[in-house]
Amino acid sequence: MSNHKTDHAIKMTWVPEASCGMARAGHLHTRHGTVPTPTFMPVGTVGTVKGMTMDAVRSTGAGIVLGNTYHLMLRPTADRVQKLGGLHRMMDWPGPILTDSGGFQVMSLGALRKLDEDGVTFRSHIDGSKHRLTPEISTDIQFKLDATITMAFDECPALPATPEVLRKSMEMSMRWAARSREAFVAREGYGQFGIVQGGTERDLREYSIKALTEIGFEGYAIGGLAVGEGQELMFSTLDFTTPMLPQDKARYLMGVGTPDDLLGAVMRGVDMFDCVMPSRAGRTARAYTERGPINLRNARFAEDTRTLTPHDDTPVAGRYSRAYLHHLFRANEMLGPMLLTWHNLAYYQRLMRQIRAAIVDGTLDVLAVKLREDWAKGDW
Ligand SMILES: Cc1cccc2c(=O)nc(N)[nH]c12
Repeated sequence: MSNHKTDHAIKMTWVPEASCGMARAGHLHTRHGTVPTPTFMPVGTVGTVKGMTMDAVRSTGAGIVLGNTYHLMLRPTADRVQKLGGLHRMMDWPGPILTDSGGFQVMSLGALRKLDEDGVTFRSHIDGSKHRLTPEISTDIQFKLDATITMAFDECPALPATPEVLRKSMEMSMRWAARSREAFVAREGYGQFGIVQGGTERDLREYSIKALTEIGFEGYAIGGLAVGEGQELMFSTLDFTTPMLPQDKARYLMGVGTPDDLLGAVMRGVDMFDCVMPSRAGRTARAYTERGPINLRNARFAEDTRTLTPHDDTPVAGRYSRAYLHHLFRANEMLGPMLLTWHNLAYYQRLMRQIRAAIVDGTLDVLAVKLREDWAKGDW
């Protein structure tokens, strides 16, 4: 069932370029620019990638950034963002922005909430004020934010959950997906993604994909994972889920993940990722390196003059010694989290470029072995 509102607009498209096994390389064409996939999307929850100017984010090679309905509706509110010209102008980011739809954050923030068939009522974690989110309200908020990619309003059940709980939750999310699509205002180069639910159950994931593809979206997210199921169960769920998704649309695995998660998920057919890990790690002295993560607060770095990476593809890459970063974190200087967030996001973007290049020249399996070997070496 496609509805009249979306037929006439030239929709956002994902165009394949190459594949290697289940992995795909392509381009996502949007109103705010074209992004090579696979792509990692830095999280800019309240209109900022914490500790980074958008020039710094751009310097890492990031193409799309994330915003968040839940946080932005509370502060500064969607109406104010709209008055300020939308997220692109407010945060000086002309590139594509994807906004999550808010239901997940209401659940994960554990805010006092009441869930019903129509939507969710909750209290703000900021000031306790009462708010409501429904598929219509969420979709309208994302319109006011001027999101390039709008996410359907869904419920993400906590795992572990019984198949019966997963089925009821998924079926409600599919009804909400239809309402989200009905409320979506199609504009040239903008798009809306449906979110596949169903936990780790093959039959529920199949039902969910059938429901979403009958509604018709510009892309499909895989939700309901990265919620504590562990990498093995996440990968085994992807093994049967991505092959059931449309080949000609982008696939977005929400909330994932570590470098090893990204590699494994790309090899299972995922194109887009978002995760707070690299930026949150940057604020907690955890550095991602070619040889796995390290904690820069550790005394062993106090006089270590080596840099974190041999690359020099951003204004900070390969510039600062571990000893200096160790000092900054020990001194609680704000430059510490800033530099390390910049480093970690650059590491993630470099990794995605490496993976993409290997898909294009058909050597992803070779790269995967090399990456895993190096990550296992631990810090040199
Ligand atoms: C951000 C995120 C992570 C993980 C899972 C989900 C999900 O299922 N649904 C939404 N809307 N967002 C998610």
